Amino acid sequence: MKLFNHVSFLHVCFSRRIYQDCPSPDLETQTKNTEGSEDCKDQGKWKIGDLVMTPGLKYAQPNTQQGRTDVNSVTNWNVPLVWEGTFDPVVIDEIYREMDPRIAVVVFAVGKYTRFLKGFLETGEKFFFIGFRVTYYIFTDNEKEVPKIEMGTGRNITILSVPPASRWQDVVLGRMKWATVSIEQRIRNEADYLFMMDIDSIFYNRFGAESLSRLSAVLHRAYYKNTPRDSFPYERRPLSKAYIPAGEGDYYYTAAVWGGYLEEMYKLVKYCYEQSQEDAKNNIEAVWQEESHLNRYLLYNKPTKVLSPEYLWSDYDKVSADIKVIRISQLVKNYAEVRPNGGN
Ligand SMILES: CC(=O)N[C@H]1[C@@H](OP(=O)(O)OP(=O)(O)OC[C@H]2O[C@@H](n3ccc(=O)[nH]c3=O)[C@H](O)[C@@H]2O)O[C@H](CO)[C@H](O)[C@@H]1O
Ligand SMILES: [Mn+2]
Repeated sequence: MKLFNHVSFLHVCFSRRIYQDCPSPDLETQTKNTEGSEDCKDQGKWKIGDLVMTPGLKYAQPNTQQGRTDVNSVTNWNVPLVWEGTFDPVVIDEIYREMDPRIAVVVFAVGKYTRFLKGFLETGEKFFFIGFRVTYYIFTDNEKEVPKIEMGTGRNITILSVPPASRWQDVVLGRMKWATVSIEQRIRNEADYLFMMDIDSIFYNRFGAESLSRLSAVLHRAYYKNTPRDSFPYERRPLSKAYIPAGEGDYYYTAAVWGGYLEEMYKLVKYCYEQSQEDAKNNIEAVWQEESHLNRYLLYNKPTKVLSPEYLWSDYDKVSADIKVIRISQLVKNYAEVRPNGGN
């Protein structure tokens, strides 16, 4: 399960078509014939992991004494826990704009969920990675229902066709299968970072480069504050591949927003797909479908950024004092009406 251990010691960089793990410049001079080093030299102007800033940028001086004190902004494996006030948008945008990454957003709108596309896309165009290259990959069983939205420069929509479903559980799990296949066939050649998102949401505020890392996951708003780990809604049946025993767990992450480097996301969606296939063979479905598999993965393969519930709040809930900004929020919906087989 320690899939990523090696990566932390290496720079990950691009070739024209695929990502490759490449030695850092230091390692490279020590180990001349390391596979991939030639591609790394050829790969163009930037490497993932570079944090290069243009000289002369004007921004507030960072302060080592002042900052958020009402929340913890670092995990116990020492990666950022991102809240409003823990980053300067001017600096972070400039650093990532320098790389000009291609950002893919994978969303599903199957059955009646096409009604959510307009709000998601229109508000995404106001708040999601403004000034960056973004492509929304919309997976739907009804192309005709995809609204025409005016897109900014460098921003696109790609529509991909998937079959209708009679169970909502099949749609949410199917996302892992279709995302795996589409990354392999197409998205891999078109994106550097990828986000998986629920469509039943609206952006209200900036959601930008501060969310980028190798693997970034969002704390589920319902369990982030006082919930003991044994009360997290993890899969608790040992028969399921998503099983997490009592006494273990860091956080409970939502499956409605997660993102990272394309190839890391590929590993993770494929993992969720394969684990759910194993479960199906054993006639079991994880309690929260792909969210359960995601949570198991992230417990044993720690994310490199944890995003606060600002990165997915809910119109159902009143806003806590520690949530200074709602960046995106889940809409109130009538589950029984909108899902093919009802339920909530
Ligand atoms: C906030 C949160 O934690 N969300 C999770 C929770 O979502 P929700 O209860 O918000 O699930 P949901 O109904 O939004 O379904 C997830 C997504 O699947 C798509 N969809 C679903 C049904 C359908 O008929 N057509 C369709 O297109 C659509 O993109 C939707 O946004 O539980 C789900 C199932 O375990 C997923 O883990 C969600 O990520
Ligand atoms: Mn949802």
